[in-house]
Amino acid sequence: MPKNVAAIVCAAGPGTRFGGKRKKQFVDVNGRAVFVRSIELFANRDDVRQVLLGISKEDEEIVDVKWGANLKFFGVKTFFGGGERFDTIRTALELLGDDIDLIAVHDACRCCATEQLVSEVIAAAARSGAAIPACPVTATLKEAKDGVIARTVDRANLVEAQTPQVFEAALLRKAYDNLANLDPAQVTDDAFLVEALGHEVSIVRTDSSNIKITVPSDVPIAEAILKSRPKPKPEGPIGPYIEAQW
Ligand SMILES: Nc1ccn([C@@H]2O[C@H](COP(=O)(O)OP(=O)(O)OP(=O)(O)O)[C@@H](O)[C@H]2O)c(=O)n1
Ligand SMILES: C[C@](O)(CO)[C@H](O)COP(=O)(O)O
Repeated sequence: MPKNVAAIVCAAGPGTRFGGKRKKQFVDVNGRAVFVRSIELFANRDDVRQVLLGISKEDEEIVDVKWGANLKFFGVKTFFGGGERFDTIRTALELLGDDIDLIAVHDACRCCATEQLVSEVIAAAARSGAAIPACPVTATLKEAKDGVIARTVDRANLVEAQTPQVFEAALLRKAYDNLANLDPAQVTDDAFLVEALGHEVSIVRTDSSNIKITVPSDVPIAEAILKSRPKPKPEGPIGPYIEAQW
């Protein structure tokens, strides 16, 4: 039986590493804002019942003025995130309906994720309760100490965690209930909280094209990735409308 999915799109971060006048989630990438591209991954899906967009209070006006009408049209509910990414998600959990089976947490700044990847992670989480996309590490990794190489790390089993990360709703809630018992510095993704419960997290193997825009030089890379993909053919009135109106 198909599951009811909710998506939490996290766009409340300060973007410190990106810097600049406009926060990275609101920057234009090939004609549409980064966070808009992330929302579209979920707002058009039949299995997604709720889309929540976490923003910072200081961005309320820009979001409302530039995108408010379309967010309303697509039924996206905005809320104010917190100081840390996990605070944003914890707040979102309070806003989800009781009919939600699976929760997909996505970085607004991973605007190159594909619909296929979203489907695969949802399907994996429906089977195992918890699934994330991850790509094998390709770099040679060194551990540094006092300015010199301490050792070369064996990368054979290392993967880079990405989003969307999808979890059974009850499991993610339980994982967040345990947050106070963990070192906040270690909580850089939601899978970590689920791992801390001892629950297995499935991996959907992907590649590095699901880039997280973190620094300014990531923008042209994201643009090139998006340009390299075949443009989807509009299947109905909703397709061209989204392209034209956002
Ligand atoms: N309190 C926070 C922190 C982060 N995020 C979101 O989580 C995603 C991944 O976080 P990251 O890339 O680390 O974004 P920032 O925290 O904004 O970046 P930085 O660490 O450079 O300040 C981003 O889409 C960001 O907006 C969020 O919703 N709430
Ligand atoms: C979940 C995540 O995308 C893992 O790659 C996370 O948002 C990473 O954030 P970071 O602050 O850049 O580690």
